[in-house]
Amino acid sequence: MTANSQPVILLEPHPTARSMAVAASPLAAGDLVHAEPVLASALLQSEKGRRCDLCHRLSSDRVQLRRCTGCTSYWYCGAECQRKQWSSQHKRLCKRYPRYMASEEYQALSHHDQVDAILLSHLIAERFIDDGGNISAEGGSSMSTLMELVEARSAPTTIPPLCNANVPSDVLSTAHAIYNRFGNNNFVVHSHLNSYAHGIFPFASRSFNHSCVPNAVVKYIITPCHPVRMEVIALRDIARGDEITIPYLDPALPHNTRQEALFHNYGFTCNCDLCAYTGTFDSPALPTRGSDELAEIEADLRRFALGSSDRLDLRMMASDRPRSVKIPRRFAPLLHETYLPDTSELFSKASHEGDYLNALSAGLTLLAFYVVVYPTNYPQIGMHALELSKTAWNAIATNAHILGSDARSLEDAMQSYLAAASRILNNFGPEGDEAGPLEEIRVLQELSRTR
Ligand SMILES: C[S@@+](CC[C@H](N)C(=O)[O-])C[C@H]1O[C@@H](n2cnc3c(N)ncnc32)[C@H](O)[C@@H]1O
Repeated sequence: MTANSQPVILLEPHPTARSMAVAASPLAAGDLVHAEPVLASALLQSEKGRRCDLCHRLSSDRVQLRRCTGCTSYWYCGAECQRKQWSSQHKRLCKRYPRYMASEEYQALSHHDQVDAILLSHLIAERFIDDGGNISAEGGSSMSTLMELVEARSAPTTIPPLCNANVPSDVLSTAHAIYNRFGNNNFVVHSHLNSYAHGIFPFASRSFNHSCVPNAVVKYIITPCHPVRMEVIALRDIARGDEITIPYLDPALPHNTRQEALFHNYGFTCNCDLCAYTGTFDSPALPTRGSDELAEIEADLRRFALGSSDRLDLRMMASDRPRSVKIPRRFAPLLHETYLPDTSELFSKASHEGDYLNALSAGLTLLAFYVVVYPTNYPQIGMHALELSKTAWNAIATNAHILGSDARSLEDAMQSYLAAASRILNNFGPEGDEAGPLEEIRVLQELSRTR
């Protein structure tokens, strides 16, 4: 596999996962490990009419989407995308689509399976059916790589109804073989970490195994009039010969939730360093919200992870900081399944209600939690540091008279959150929709300079 024509990864045998991607030469944090255009994609229903069905661009004042007049269900940012999708697949689906959406069989599917049914229909229309409804078996290396992928552990016995109702039987059996690989190979496409589509990227699926302490992450590049592109980015320096792994799920989920989801969806038991370690934790009870006991553990966590209990010591978060997965056992109560969602909710609610000081307290604890459970440079840490800097900015702007002499230290804290967000999200690099977090960081830096 290559990026800039240099081989970046090699496939080598893996003891249990068939093969693994290893670094062909040393990589630095932020390096591009792999790039690949989507083979087929389908927008989530909630995104239909908000984004171009071909290039996924969002509608805006500058980008007016036009609707396909045939099915009235596909939208395009311009004639070029409409033309491209019409000739590649939509002319084979357009007439049938409204009937298909209204069918009982389609309606009976879960939201997730509905998107996969459309994804499969797109792939079959584009790669296997020609204008006369015959097999064209157009393929190339991404199709043969797709067929080589590991099947899901409990492969479905039937495929969902396809939008192409009367596909020839040999195409139907190929469709079935492909569908059996959806569950453990496809990707949820996101912009600024918000999911908006499902997509097939065969080379990435063939290459990257999972770890809950990954050294790489996936992002998506949206370019007008081109299919979305995946990029895999190194989170930290990676030595030649090291395995390159990505997360298949959120590593901040509790140990048992991760293990069950990985086994159920992907058919393996994760033996990464984090799982091996947190698997030995018993599950102590979470102290009651508002108790001194919980407040003490949280203050301890903030000191441990951030170097202080109210701001960040950036050295603690540097990418060259040796990162052990040894979460001290005294923090085990915080790994309880309700702790993270409840603290996130507390932070969001207080921020939205303008209760900025409580929001800052919950938000800082959340940041400390992320720094402890996620690997260095993990984008979620950067996104949250940005949210925290916005909250601090709002607190300064609205409460300066109450805070009095604290305003200065709040401003220092805000700068430290912003610097952390900037470092981590610049490592991740531009992705997704326009005007994302990197632009927000630039605006906040500008605002705080001119204050
Ligand atoms: C997207 S594929 C990854 C590429 C795969 N190694 C191959 O050779 O095609 C996902 C499958 O790889 C295997 N796999 C991925 N990560 C693994 C891990 N950490 N431990 C064991 N098996 C893993 C599982 O069989 C899973 O269903």
